[in-house]
Amino acid sequence: MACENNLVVKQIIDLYSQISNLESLKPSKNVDTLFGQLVSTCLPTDTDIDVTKIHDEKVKDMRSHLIKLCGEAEGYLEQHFSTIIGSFEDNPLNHLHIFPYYNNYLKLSKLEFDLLAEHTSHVPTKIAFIGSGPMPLTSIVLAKFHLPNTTIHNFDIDSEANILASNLVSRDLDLSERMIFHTTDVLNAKEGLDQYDVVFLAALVGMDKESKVKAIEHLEKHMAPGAVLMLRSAHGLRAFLYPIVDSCDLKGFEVLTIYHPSDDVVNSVVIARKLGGLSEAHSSQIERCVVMPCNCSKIHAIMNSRGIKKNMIEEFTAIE
Ligand SMILES: C[S@@+](CC[C@H](N)C(=O)[O-])C[C@H]1O[C@@H](n2cnc3c(N)ncnc32)[C@H](O)[C@@H]1O
Repeated sequence: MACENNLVVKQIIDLYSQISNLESLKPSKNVDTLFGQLVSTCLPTDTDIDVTKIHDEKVKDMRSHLIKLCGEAEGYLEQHFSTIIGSFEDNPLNHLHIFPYYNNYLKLSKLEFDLLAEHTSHVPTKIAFIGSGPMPLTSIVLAKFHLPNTTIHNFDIDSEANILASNLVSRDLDLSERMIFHTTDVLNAKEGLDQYDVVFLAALVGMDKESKVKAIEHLEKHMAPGAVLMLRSAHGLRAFLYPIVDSCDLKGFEVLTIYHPSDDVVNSVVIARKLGGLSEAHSSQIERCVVMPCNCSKIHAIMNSRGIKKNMIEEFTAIE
């Protein structure tokens, strides 16, 4: 059955028409309810929906506009809660649980940390997070719970976001030292990108394929050989909420793993390593094939046997 006739897709289209007619995307009972319904409609992973196979132009246009609306609403939501949490007299980091998606970030950051640990042999000393936002929860959770000695440089195009974000960590003795903020478009961040062991690219940086690939190409140009790039993608119905990052978009990188969660962690995680590094990339090439251009690489999905049922993990091997 064509994807556009799918009942769930019809529900998404209906939610889209309500959301796109909203006066404002700022948090309110109505906005929260609609986006809550949208997320829960897109969460199921037991569907064979592949948005890349949708031919109906109207549905394709709807999807790209919906991704932008979701990104705008996410920005307002972060701004709203960062202002509230940042207003506490004591350490705002004691109140992060007030943010409605805090638990999702705890899980997503743990997943990203585990994948990072699987593919690197040393603890990163410096990480860049591109698109950190007013609520830089990924950086905060990684710094607080997983990487106690790592400095995290947060880049955001929006100075307001950085003002709110730095206020959140300002009263924390530890993170006020280890969280640095830079206001810039990722495409203007040039010098210094080669000093990071790991670079994260937020899902909302590059909301369509063209701008996502542009950001990746820029990072490939300026990152150190052998450095790791962590990206967020989407799979199945969740690709109505966020852009997809394909292995083909990562020229100049060795794609190590693409991980599709099946719980309420919405984003898929893509981990790749910039080619040319001498140490790890070399050893990793011994263990695994370097991804050839995607029309030559055979992607096989294997059920993740690490006790987490149904998650999908894609390993990459070139066709022998
Ligand atoms: C809302 S945050 C989401 C990240 C989330 N806070 C986290 O911790 O994972 C995404 C941010 O990306 C920023 N952004 C979008 N495009 C960008 C670009 N080209 N360069 C730098 N930042 C960008 C937006 O200003 C926004 O604040």
